[in-house]
Amino acid sequence: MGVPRRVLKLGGSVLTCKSVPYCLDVAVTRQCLSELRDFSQGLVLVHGGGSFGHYEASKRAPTRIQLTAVSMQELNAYIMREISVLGIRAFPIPGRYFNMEHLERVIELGYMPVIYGDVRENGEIVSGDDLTIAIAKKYSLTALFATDVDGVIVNGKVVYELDRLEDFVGLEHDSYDVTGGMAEKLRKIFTANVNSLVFNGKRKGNIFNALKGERIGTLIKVRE
Ligand SMILES: Nc1ncnc2c1ncn2[C@@H]1O[C@H](COP(=O)(O)OP(=O)(O)OP(=O)(O)O)[C@@H](O)[C@H]1O
Ligand SMILES: C=C(C)CCOP(=O)(O)O
Repeated sequence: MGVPRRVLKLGGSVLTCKSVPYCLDVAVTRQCLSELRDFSQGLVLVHGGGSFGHYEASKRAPTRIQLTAVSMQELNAYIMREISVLGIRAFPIPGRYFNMEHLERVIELGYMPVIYGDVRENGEIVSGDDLTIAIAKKYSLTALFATDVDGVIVNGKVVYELDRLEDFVGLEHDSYDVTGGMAEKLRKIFTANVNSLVFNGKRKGNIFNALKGERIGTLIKVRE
């Protein structure tokens, strides 16, 4: 069975304009995907919901669950098409169907798995953050989180390293978010005890450098 060598979550804050419903940033998405091309073997790509899934999930409509699922399929379809244009062999895995055995089988067959945040039929949201952290934990990897900020900001500055959740203070934001944004991401990272890197995926070269192993943004250091 195939074993993941890297796991990267492309956040919805990178791929979409998070405060505008169904707004994909096509140029940034292409740039990000082109930077991961050289690493696609053994890479597990996860993407978040941004103004697709989070927008639908935050509404009170009776059709909320189905539209949340479909909005994520739509975002994933854009991403899969762009990946295909780059000639990368990849296969989509909706978050609600994710399991480690399937992941390994997809890698074994020579594909880059593209997993995405999702919703179950009972309305439970499946966060891409949880999946990323679970994969990093199982395969002892550093979880790479590409977001729209240069790292974790404490007292107005991006910190080089964060080793205590207590140092984090959430900033105000006006985007749709049903999975708790940065605060929840960090809480989950510390709970799972998984070293993680939070960096700006919108800056050219950052995804390439993070995948190469360079230390950029903020390292969430939970263990040696
Ligand atoms: N102290 C902080 N430091 C850095 N970012 C913060 C802080 N507090 C809040 N944030 C917010 O966290 C956001 C990034 O986290 P978020 O989880 O929303 O991103 P994402 O993973 O890209 O989103 P998605 O869930 O759509 O995939 C930033 O846009 C920023 O506004
Ligand atoms: C909102 C939905 C459906 C997906 C949430 O995934 P995330 O953006 O990774 O937290």
